[in-house]
Amino acid sequence: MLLLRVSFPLLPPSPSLPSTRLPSSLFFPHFYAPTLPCFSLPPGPTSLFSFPKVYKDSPNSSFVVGDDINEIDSSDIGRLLELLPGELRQRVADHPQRNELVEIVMDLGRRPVARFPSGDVFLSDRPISAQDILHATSQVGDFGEDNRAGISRTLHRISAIRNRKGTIIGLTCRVGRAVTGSANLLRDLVKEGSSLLLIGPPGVGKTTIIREIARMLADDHKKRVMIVDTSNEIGGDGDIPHPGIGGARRLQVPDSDTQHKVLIEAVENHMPQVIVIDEIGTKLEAMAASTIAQRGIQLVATAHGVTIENLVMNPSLEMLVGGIQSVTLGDEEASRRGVQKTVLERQGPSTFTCGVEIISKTELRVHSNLEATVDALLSGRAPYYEVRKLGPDGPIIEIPVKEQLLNLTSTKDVSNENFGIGGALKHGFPRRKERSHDNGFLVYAYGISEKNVSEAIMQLGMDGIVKTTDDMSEADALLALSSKIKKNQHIEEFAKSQGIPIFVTKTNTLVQVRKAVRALVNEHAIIADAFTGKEQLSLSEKADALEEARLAIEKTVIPNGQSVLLLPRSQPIISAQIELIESFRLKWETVSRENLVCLRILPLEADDEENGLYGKILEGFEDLSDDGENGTDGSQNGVARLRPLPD
Ligand SMILES: Nc1ncnc2c1ncn2[C@@H]1O[C@H](COP(=O)(O)OP(=O)(O)OP(=O)(O)O)[C@@H](O)[C@H]1O
Repeated sequence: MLLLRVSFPLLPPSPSLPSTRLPSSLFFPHFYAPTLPCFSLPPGPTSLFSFPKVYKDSPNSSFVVGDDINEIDSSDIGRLLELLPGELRQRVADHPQRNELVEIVMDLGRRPVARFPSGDVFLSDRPISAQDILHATSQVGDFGEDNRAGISRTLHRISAIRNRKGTIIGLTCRVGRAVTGSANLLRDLVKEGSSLLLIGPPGVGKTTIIREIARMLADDHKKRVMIVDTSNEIGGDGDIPHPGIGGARRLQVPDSDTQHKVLIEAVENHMPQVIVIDEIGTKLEAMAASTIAQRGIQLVATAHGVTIENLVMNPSLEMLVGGIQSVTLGDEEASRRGVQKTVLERQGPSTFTCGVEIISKTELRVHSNLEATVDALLSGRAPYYEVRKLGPDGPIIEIPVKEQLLNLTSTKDVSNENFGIGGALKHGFPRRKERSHDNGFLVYAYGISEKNVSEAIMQLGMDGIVKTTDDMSEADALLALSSKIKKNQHIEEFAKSQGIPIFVTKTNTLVQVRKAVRALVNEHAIIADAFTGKEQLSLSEKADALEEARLAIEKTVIPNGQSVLLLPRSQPIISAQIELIESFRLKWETVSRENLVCLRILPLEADDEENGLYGKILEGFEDLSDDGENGTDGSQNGVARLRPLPD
């Protein structure tokens, strides 16, 4: 991994929130950011981030920010604990991790549970009674259609479980906190006005970050911010919003089905510069968000999901990343590969500029060019992203270089009429991780005689390299009888979810199976030194790289006389690109930074003495000659970076 530390000008400190007194009966030392470690600011005036404010215990059990005794935590945990029977309240108060409490769960007839980041704890052996639930629900606002309620002027969220008659029989009481500093890892993107889409699993801290972004934009950057607050989670319950949103204004949403209408209303009635919205989940909401983006308004939103790939695969939300369409490649490319190839492409501009995958409260993956990430995923390359972390010595940015260079196994739709398949390969997404091929390239046969598959592999001289497996989850490809797989949707779905390509044949004869195995081998792996067990190289990666170079030459270098910087590639692929460039009698140079190497095609005619073939490039790889600070970013040289696939 390349570890890159970046510095930014230090931004002004966030103004503190207004003071609110805690009930004096609760002697909690309150922290705004209890789970974030306390770091000292990096030295010098150009440090990248400021850090979460950490609230400390004062000697007199009041709660202070730094040295200011008047600033008190606004998580107001006491208001939440008032929902509990007295003895449970005391249990939480006595718990050593009380400041990190995430949720309290009360289910009728069961022991109450407190959830901490470190795990769950039973608060009592006495099961929760109907009376306990009544006591709790009588103190919260009305439950909406989404079964959520709040406590007025706090950020806590109470979610109900009902029986079939509608009576509440269980409660999940989540502590809401305004955590100043929780969005510091995104401060630069917020400041430059990027539209941000945050995704992450439930409870990872999305709402907390988005709330803080709303506050930063309104207070620090003086923007007109409107929050569309579907279940009052960002601004808290009640008509006066929680001070955690700073000067941002918020629109409440009568019921979640009308969220998309309120989004449009926010734009039309309140002249916002920024719109903040938690949980875009439906197609209508995605459409409303995209309309807003087209009007040039900065959007900050969250969506459920773990990776950007999840969004790309979600038919309701794919619109947020530009929409996905399938395109059949031209005859030339198809005949060169001996396949008819359909690829998936982004349909239009993405609603958001940046995508942020929230890994934990202290770690984010930032895709600062969301469109490029989507294009990479669709064309089978690992996307470029930064990992931003709050490390023990301060915030760090890591760029996982190695992963960027790995090309994933097949990622595209392919069909091969030659061996009579009824349309092979239906899926279109790469695996997140490169599989080790130490045990060979593993094929799972479905509905096809394994004996025929083994025989075909042997006849093709691929034994030892391609093997069959009984375990579909470890397979690199699926070889299936078309009639069988059509009847088993689950197999296809599983393969899709795992990024395992499916090749189908119409019949089970050895001839057809052999053709299918050959197509699979051609598409996927395994050339060059496969027999000697050396580096295996994906043919499709090579084809993409050559296509990228050819397009660069034909569309930019020759007609416009401009140089073009190609994407970073591995050594054998760069060698193949060089051969192609030289066949056009053009000059090239290698550009490298750390371990990334790419080629720049120059608009100069090569003479045979210069840029002499392989020896030179191998040398270039040895010493990784750096071409200066700008490295692979050729923008200062007017170098255009091409998208890898043709329009
Ligand atoms: N930086 C932080 N420091 C301390 N606690 C935090 C931080 N971020 C979030 N939390 C706490 O973690 C819990 C979950 O946070 P939050 O509600 O923001 O998550 P979420 O991802 O929006 O969840 P969901 O998807 O279920 O709505 C809350 O109790 C919140 O107070």
